[in-house]
Amino acid sequence: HHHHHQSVGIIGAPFSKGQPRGGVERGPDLIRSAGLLQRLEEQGCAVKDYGNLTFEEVVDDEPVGRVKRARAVGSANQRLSEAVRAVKKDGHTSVMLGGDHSLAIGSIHGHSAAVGELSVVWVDAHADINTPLTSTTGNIHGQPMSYLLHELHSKIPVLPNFSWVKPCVSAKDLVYIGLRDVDPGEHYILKLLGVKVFSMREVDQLGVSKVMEQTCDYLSAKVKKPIHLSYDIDAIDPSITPATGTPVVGGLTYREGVYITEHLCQTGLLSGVDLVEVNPLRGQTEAEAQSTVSTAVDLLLGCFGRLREGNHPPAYALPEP
Ligand SMILES: N[C@H]1CN[C@H](C(=O)O)[C@@H]1CCC[B-](O)(O)O
Ligand SMILES: [Mn+2]
Ligand SMILES: [Mn+2]
Ligand SMILES: [Mn+2]
Repeated sequence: HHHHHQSVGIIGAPFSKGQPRGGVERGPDLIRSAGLLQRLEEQGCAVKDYGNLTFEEVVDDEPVGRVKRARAVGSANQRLSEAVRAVKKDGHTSVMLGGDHSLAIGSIHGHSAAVGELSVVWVDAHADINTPLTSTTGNIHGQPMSYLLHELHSKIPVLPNFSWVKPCVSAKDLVYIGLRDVDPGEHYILKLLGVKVFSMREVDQLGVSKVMEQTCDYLSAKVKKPIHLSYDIDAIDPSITPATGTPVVGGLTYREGVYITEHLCQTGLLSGVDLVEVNPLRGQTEAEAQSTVSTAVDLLLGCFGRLREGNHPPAYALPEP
């Protein structure tokens, strides 16, 4: 029996300008130093590390309307889009380590440039679907999905360094899991577009196993498309992952969070993954930062075949006396 090696391409995106809190740019290296690559290899994955992207310094990035740091965010995501497209062209499942969630713009855009139409599973306390005009904070990490959806294209104003962004996701191909802090404008958009949402209420009502069954049935109802999983660490309850910019009580347990990744892994359709919003400076203690980082690692391992029952390398053989 063969063990189908997952081939994983890792991109570090040490970027924080989609939101105002410093520290989230440390995510990539913290997740690496917690042993992600070694653990992936131990469970039989082929891993290629493409290193960390470097982002050009943008001066005079004055707000455009209410939108903050648009020039830096647009430039960073254009570079990320190219990098993800290249990783996909190399034949890997892409893993983008953030950095804040504005990076989903480049990650999903680049993924779609390589594979065409895709499904998006967005695991998050938040919908991140404010348009530049509905956002009350102006922080772009609360807006990424609005730039990517065909159905919202007419509601997006021209922004500097964003002209490269082409909408590439249809509302029917998007599913949310874990929502519990959604702005009124976002809620209106979700209802208007009929986006499939499993908020924390549905997680409680159905249980995570039914949520995942219904998510996968819904997404593959017509055509099975490659899946892009965009995982915001703040989807998990802050008792487990407190070191993040916008924590919200009443989140996913560690077990529910891992179950989501295990289920998506076994579909065989997982084609791109983001793991974002790990910010060590938002933890009260070193232990809180470590708990957040190690949960991020375990979520990624679940995406690539780790089973809680245990794993063994393909070539394992019992030692002979
Ligand atoms: N309180 C939320 C809801 N809306 C706000 C906003 O639009 O600024 C915050 C965004 C969180 C982004 B995150 O999900 O990437 O962390
Ligand atoms: Mn085979
Ligand atoms: Mn969030
Ligand atoms: Mn988010």
